[in-house]
Amino acid sequence: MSQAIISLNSGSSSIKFGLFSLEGGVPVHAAGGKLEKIGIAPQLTIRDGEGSIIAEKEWPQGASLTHQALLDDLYDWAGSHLAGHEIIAVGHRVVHGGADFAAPVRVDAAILARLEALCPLAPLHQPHNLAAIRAIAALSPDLPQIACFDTAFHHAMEPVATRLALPRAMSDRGIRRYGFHGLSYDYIARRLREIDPELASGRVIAGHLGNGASLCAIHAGRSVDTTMGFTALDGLMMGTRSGALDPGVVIHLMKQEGMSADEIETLLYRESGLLGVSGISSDMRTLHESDDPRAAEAIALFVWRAAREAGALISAMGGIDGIVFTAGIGENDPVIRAAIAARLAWTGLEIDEAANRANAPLISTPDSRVTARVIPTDEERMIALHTLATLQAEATPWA
Ligand SMILES: Nc1ncnc2c1ncn2[C@@H]1O[C@H](COP(=O)(O)OP(=O)(O)O)[C@@H](O)[C@H]1O
Ligand SMILES: CC(=O)OP(=O)(O)O
Ligand SMILES: [Mg+2]
Repeated sequence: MSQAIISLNSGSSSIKFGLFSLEGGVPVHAAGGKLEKIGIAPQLTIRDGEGSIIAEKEWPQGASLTHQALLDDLYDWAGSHLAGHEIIAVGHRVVHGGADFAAPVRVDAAILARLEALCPLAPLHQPHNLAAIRAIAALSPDLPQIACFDTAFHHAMEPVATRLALPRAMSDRGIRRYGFHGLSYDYIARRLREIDPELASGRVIAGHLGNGASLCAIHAGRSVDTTMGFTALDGLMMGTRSGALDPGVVIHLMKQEGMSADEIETLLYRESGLLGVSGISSDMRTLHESDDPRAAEAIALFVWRAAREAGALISAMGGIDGIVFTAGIGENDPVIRAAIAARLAWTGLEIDEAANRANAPLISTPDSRVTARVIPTDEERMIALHTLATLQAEATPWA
């Protein structure tokens, strides 16, 4: 019987999970999988530690499955596959940690209530994150559950990057910029130290381009600035989210078009972005396959916005040494990477077309002034590492 940790990562369009067995105190990936395309045509794939598929399931297009119904399926699978592992903790990605949580924390009823209060700031994520914690607590009340925050990595940002130009009293109430995708950026920064230490100590634009999308300026492993802010609605255009928007639009919709706060929330979080502009799909793969000009327009806007925001972040860091692409689009889409890179050619970035087409780890040419890499993110591993460290710190509080 080996000890193991489970990581759960509920994203906006996916639930990813990992089973990590502890070997010599190190989490080793033993199995994992993902439920993806939630809200479109859900697909479940589970792989063993070697990457071979051990379970698959598909739901029909338009199946109105919720994160919860899909979690139930996951529990069924887990119940029959976890024999041989003693689960010592479950680690969760919790998207919003607000001003208070700058590090992972073991969840109890009081902490759960504080995290609950942040649900309105991450409506596509936080309720799912906390529902999973509650469901597991009901099944195994004594099993430690550790919340790992997407916001924590960005607590390194200087105060100037966290401020909104609103009256002071508002920032005292927590209305400020936080930043998200921090588990992913933390992983990228660590992985970069292993594969390219020189670049890791330099100025890097990391692009987490998935259904949720953001960029982060990382200098010597620390977050300098990032495109998401108070909520995961800010910054880039996303699958269904608008990204940054003139706040005057919101006032107009309320006053001139009589929209309610709930209607505006639905519009900006669920009906905008690639889906809204194309009128076809939130999924980049579907847009590439379409010959409808609206699909091309949505893709062009996605690229335009990403390159423009990258320019702002390069300025925040005073230059750029490298760019790293990650997440669903960043890892798998050569067309989008090439288009963004072409708009950043002024930095001296030059893409190797063949390497890019092959989703190779290094996609810049040898002469490129800026190094470009593709690094598959691993939020589940990051969650396992944080979970283990939190358990160990609890066991030796004087350390
Ligand atoms: N081969 C691919 N080519 C282009 N886009 C892809 C590809 N695979 C996945 N994607 C995009 O990645 C998105 C999912 O990204 P992911 O990071 O898994 O999502 P989440 O934000 O839910 O964690 C999909 O919506 C799709 O647009
Ligand atoms: C914060 C966020 O947008 O996450 P995801 O990419 O999982 O939607
Ligand atoms: Mg994501």
